[in-house]
Amino acid sequence: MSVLEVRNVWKSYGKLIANEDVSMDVKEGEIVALLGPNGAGKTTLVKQVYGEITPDRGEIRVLGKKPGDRHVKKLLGVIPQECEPYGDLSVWDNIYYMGKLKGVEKDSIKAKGEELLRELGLTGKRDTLARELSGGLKRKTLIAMALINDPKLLILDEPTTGLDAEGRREVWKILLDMKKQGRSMLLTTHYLDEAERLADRIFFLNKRVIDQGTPAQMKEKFADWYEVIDYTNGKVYKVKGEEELKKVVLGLRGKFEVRMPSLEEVYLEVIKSE
Ligand SMILES: Nc1ncnc2c1ncn2[C@@H]1O[C@H](COP(=O)(O)OP(=O)(O)OP(=O)(O)O)[C@@H](O)[C@H]1O
Repeated sequence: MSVLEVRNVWKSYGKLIANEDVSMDVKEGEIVALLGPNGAGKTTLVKQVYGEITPDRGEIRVLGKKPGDRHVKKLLGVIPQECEPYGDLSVWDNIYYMGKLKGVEKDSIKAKGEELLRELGLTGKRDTLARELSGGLKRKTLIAMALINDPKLLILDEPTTGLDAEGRREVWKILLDMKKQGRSMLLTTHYLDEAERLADRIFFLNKRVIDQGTPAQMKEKFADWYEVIDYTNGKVYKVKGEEELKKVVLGLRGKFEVRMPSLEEVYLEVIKSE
């Protein structure tokens, strides 16, 4: 079952077309990543999904309803781009008031809020003002705020931008744990390793959908070569096709490594072919 369906969506700002006939979907329990260069229309698309702006043409259904629907808003968790928790409120108050805004019962906010503090390692920061938090802890607070209503679909616009390597890994772990609990997610990212690590499916977007599939399918489709590294002499061979690969490998005498192209290399191929 799809929790999100985007059908033939067009969105322009004046004469500038940001989304051109975009169709995509997110299935239950799936993480879908939108990948594309700057200005590709990723944020424009997710804003339409959470109802901040409306499509010029086409249709979006979130959990079977229109994005602006009050019922739907209660079932969504959103972390917009460049968003921060409210600096003059404590971590707990940020979470609490977001729960109130989403119409969650007081007792549920307390129970769920405590659970999220524990899960996200924020218990010790409960009463700290958000403006005093590090970037990573601010992001975790936003995640807790987005999860306070136990959303069916979580929308994350560049969830780890600005975080250090450790912070990114912490956020990845949280998102993968949430996936294990059956949550669906739509995320945008510029980090190809992030998409590869998290996403079940990827949509390459550049105003329109260029292609879509699992990271493995995308690699197979756009990168039909292997890299063989011969550790005995440090040489690197770029080999096309399995038959050729077998020949090269059989000819090697010492330690070697066979590497598939990374998603980054695939991405560059896709963008180049545009
Ligand atoms: N409110 C707006 N008014 C006018 N143009 C806009 C507005 N918002 C976005 N745009 C333009 O629409 C295009 C798509 O922008 P959008 O932010 O959706 O892309 P993006 O893929 O999210 O980019 P980035 O990766 O840089 O965040 C860009 O050319 C941008 O300048």
